[in-house]
Amino acid sequence: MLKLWRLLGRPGKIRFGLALLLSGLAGASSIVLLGLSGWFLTAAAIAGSAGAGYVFNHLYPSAGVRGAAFSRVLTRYGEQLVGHDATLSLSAVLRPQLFAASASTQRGFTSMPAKDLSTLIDDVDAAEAGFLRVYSPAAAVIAGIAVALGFVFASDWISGLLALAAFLCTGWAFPAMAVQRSHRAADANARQAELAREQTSRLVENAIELDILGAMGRETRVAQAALEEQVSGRDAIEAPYRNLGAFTATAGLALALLVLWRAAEAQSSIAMATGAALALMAAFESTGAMLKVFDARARSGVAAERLAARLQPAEASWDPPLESAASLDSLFPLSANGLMAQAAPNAPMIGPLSFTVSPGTLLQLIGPSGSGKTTVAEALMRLHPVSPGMLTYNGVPAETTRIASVLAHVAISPQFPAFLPGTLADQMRLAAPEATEDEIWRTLRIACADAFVAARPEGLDIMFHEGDLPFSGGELRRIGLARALLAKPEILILDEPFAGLEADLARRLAVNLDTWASEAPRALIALAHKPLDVAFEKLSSSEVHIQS
Ligand SMILES: Nc1ncnc2c1ncn2[C@@H]1O[C@H](COP(=O)(O)OP(=O)(O)OP(=O)(O)O)[C@@H](O)[C@H]1O
Repeated sequence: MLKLWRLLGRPGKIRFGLALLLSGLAGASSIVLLGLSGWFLTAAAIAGSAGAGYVFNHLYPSAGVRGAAFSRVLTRYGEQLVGHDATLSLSAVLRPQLFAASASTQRGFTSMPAKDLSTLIDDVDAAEAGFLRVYSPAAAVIAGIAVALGFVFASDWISGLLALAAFLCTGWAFPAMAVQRSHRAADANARQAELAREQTSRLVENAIELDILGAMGRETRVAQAALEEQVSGRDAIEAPYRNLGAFTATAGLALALLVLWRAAEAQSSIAMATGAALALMAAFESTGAMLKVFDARARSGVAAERLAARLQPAEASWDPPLESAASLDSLFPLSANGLMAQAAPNAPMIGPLSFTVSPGTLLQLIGPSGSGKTTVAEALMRLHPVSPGMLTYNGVPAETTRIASVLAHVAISPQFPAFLPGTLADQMRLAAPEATEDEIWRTLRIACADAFVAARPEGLDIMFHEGDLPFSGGELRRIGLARALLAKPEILILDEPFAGLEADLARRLAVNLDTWASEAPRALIALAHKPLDVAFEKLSSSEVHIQS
């Protein structure tokens, strides 16, 4: 957790420190309030029954009780405010950094597997809640125990030593042991939870196809069984904790009675003993929270470690340091000299390929499915490591340039573009945040996407919701193309640009792209399984065939 808190810098760490202090004060104030009230009421009653009530000074103790009550309320609210604020600051810093680290270390366009993504989401939740579930309650319990011990030692030191030993057992050793005992069950449960989550999310993602295949009922039962197994597994994790609560309450009561009995035996201050007894019972009750603390600590600790590891290489291993990276004004001419690349360490090596991409050209990367077209395109964008000398941009070796500086000059129109929740204008402005509506309509026209967008009454304000996209697959591809054009790249990569389009539409799109690419220093790279059968008259076209 501390590694993550470091991300916040000094002001954030101070806020967490203040929240911890306030938590401790809130815990201490609760116990002071009970102990002092117990002492005050008993002392006042004794003084009254002895006929000395009029000489008993009520002022200071009653002010102390009121002060403790105020302090308890104020520190509790203060801790909530400061603690939640610090936790939110951690979220605000952690999430973009994790996003950036994942994005920059990912090879190619592969998205994170659903399993990894849900583990990441759970880790973020567990680590962010670490303060509120672990450190804050632990500080309150420890401060409360310290105050209760103060009362008991003030009454009787033997009871104090016994109470200290009992606190060590009920507040630390027993909960820690119980959590450790359930560790194996928790590990097994985490694996079951992962499996159940993966099965459920795949079920939801593929619900329609599974329904059509008639497999929905069967797969739902499998997912349900996995979820039920996981829930019953949680019972096994919690079993070692169950009797601890009763044991802790009994220990608190027994020690409170011991303190009172010893005070009566020794004929010492019964008022102080009453205060100590009340403080003890309250502090023992509060140690019940330590089970949750140890449990959450184990989970948020592991989650924080995993997140810290994810943040470690914030950059792809093949990205040179910012200070020594070569600057890149233009990608032209892009030269592949025996270029070889692979989609993943265990993927087949593609290449060697040699070609040049200059302004005013169309390069067709042609090959059957799985031959490596996407891998080569990704390598040209620096999304895969390539050996020195295999790729240069304007004479600058690729390995000396930053990935981001290459991506600033290139865009891709993928087969399945990604959309975030928001309007169509929002989707388009992902590529160019400052784009005006006129500019957006212009690129929609080039991509032959203007007519079907204009046919909708909402126009550019039409909403894209997750899992509920308002256009057909082919229309969404052309929106993706329009968005790529809006980025005004030097090189536009088109993944199977004319697949599934009727001949007339394909011809119009080709004319538009031909014009767009030739009106500035631009080039197109098309990935296709066979040579394009539409004409590009202004661009000079070449083909590179990739063997499978
Ligand atoms: N993440 C991965 N792990 C292992 N192998 C991979 C991975 N991604 C791709 N491959 C393999 O790398 C090779 C090239 O894949 P690539 O996606 O570049 O082919 P492609 O020509 O673009 O295919 P398609 O036309 O079907 O999209 C294939 O053999 C593929 O199975």
